[in-house]
Amino acid sequence: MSAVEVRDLTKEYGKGASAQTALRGVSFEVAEGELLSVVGPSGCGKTTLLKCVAGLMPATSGTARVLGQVADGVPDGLAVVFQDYSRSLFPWMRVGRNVDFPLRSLGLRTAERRERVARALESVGLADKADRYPWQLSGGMQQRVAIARALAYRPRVLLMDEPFASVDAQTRAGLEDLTRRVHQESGMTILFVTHDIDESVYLADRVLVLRRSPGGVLTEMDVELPVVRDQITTRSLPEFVRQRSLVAQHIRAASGEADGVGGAAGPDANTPADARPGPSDSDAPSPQPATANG
Ligand SMILES: Nc1ncnc2c1ncn2[C@@H]1O[C@H](COP(=O)(O)OP(=O)(O)OP(=O)(O)O)[C@@H](O)[C@H]1O
Repeated sequence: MSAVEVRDLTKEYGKGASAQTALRGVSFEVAEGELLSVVGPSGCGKTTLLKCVAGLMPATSGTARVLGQVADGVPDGLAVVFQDYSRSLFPWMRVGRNVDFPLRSLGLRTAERRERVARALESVGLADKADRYPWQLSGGMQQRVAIARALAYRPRVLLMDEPFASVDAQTRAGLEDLTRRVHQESGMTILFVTHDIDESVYLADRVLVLRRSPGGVLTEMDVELPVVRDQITTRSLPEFVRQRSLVAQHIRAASGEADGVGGAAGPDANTPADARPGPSDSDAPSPQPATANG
């Protein structure tokens, strides 16, 4: 059984003449224990997809299943980390109580809850911050608290929606490595949404590339990188450069088609590091020609 199974999912916002199709006919699976990143340009429906999988919003047609359950409410065994940590943490609760909060619904004994909170905070390097309030911590630390809260819950499936988009580059690199470490240690399934192409490749076992207008699956590719990754050496591997260039080219070509200008990317095109269509900022050497499936 796949941990996540999305079948022919369509999501429309609004009705009648004002209806807008955010996603059309999206199908994919995430295997148990896999880390799948979903990348695509702004407005391609990444957040919409994640909300449908999380059961926070109904699909217009098609299904999303998590651990075999149709996601028509937040499924058991699932946790979500959002981009906006400042809104997901309770400012009036100390860090330890924030992490403990979702555990109350699990019917655990107090000692077990305490142990889970302590271990989760330790695994994100915040063991000494349990008595602080979230607003006394930096943005990166607050996002680590949000991750600790998800970890303490011990979900089988973790959904992450652009969780590092609001932190500085160095903090982001640390949080990416934390995510990979947690994934390896826990064996949980992670669905990670990002608009950052480099991040999508660096983090994942497999990348699902979305297109816009309407949102749909453009292609997917396995990431052929070592399991143990390092921000400097991994990102300079020829295979990393090749795969991120390939993702960028797919997105660029699809954006050109969506904008009615034909396939904008050729084999010699420079490739943006970010999935938002715009001027190229990459120095990636000779990307490979786009192919249908990596
Ligand atoms: N509540 C809503 N009502 C109407 N349209 C919406 C709503 N939420 C999203 N949309 C539209 O659906 C499309 C997909 O939006 P969504 O936020 O899922 O994209 P995204 O890929 O996550 O974008 P970004 O990367 O900018 O966060 C967009 O065209 C957006 O305007």
